[in-house]
Amino acid sequence: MRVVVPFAAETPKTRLESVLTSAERSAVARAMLADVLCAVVGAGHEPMVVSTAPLDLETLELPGEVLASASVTLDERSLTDAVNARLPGGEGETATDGIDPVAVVMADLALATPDALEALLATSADVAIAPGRGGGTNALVVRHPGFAVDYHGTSYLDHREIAREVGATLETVDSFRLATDIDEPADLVEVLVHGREGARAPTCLREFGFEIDDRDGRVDVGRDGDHGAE
Ligand SMILES: Nc1nc2c(ncn2[C@@H]2O[C@H](COP(=O)(O)OP(=O)(O)OP(=O)(O)O)[C@@H](O)[C@H]2O)c(=O)[nH]1
Ligand SMILES: C[C@H](OP(=O)(O)O)C(=O)O
Repeated sequence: MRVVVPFAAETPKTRLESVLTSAERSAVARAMLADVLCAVVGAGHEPMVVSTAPLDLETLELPGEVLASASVTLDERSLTDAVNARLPGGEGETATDGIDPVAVVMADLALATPDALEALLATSADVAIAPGRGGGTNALVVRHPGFAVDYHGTSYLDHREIAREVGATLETVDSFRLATDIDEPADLVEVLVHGREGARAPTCLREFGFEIDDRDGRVDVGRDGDHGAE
């Protein structure tokens, strides 16, 4: 299945600016992208990164089989427009020979695993969505030419409504790993607690001095020294 991975390459993860410098946010975003690409390839698919700026995958230091399977295409349009262009009903796509499903997996799903992705990709509904906590759309599969995305805000609810309007069947995939996108400082706890052994994002955060802090009985992340805020 074609798996599109949108990536905001220029100034990623601005909502983490209170705890990470610009260069660090970039490094964490690239580490999460690497983890997502490994999970997609581990699930048996070839990811296509749709990046807002040129991106050399060689610099991500991916395992050989991941580097060999992944590709990058540059698209400076908005997230919604760049994704819609690649869905079954998008520009240049024809439905005459049947529909090739397209999956869209966000690059900030640091906990994604091959198993979690396979559960999404193995669905058969016209549209299958793995919502994010808070109402976003972290990953989806589209098998209907009439369906188009409209990201931001409570896009999960918007996408349910769009599916209904175009007569597409819809399945919601209940997945902790796919529901956890890393947007805000509190989300970093999830990376440190649930990140896979050897994954890049938890390693990157630990290198930046982040660690789990449960001293007062509540779990948070703390950072050694006084880094981060710009
Ligand atoms: N191709 C493309 N990808 C985007 C764009 N905006 C966001 N993304 C990607 O879409 C996914 C979800 O976006 P966000 O959670 O808003 O990520 P972000 O823009 O890096 O983070 P914030 O600056 O905090 O909003 C991530 O994989 C981003 O890299 C865009 O305009 N074009
Ligand atoms: C792109 C957006 O992501 P969020 O801002 O919710 O992380 C969405 O899922 O609609």
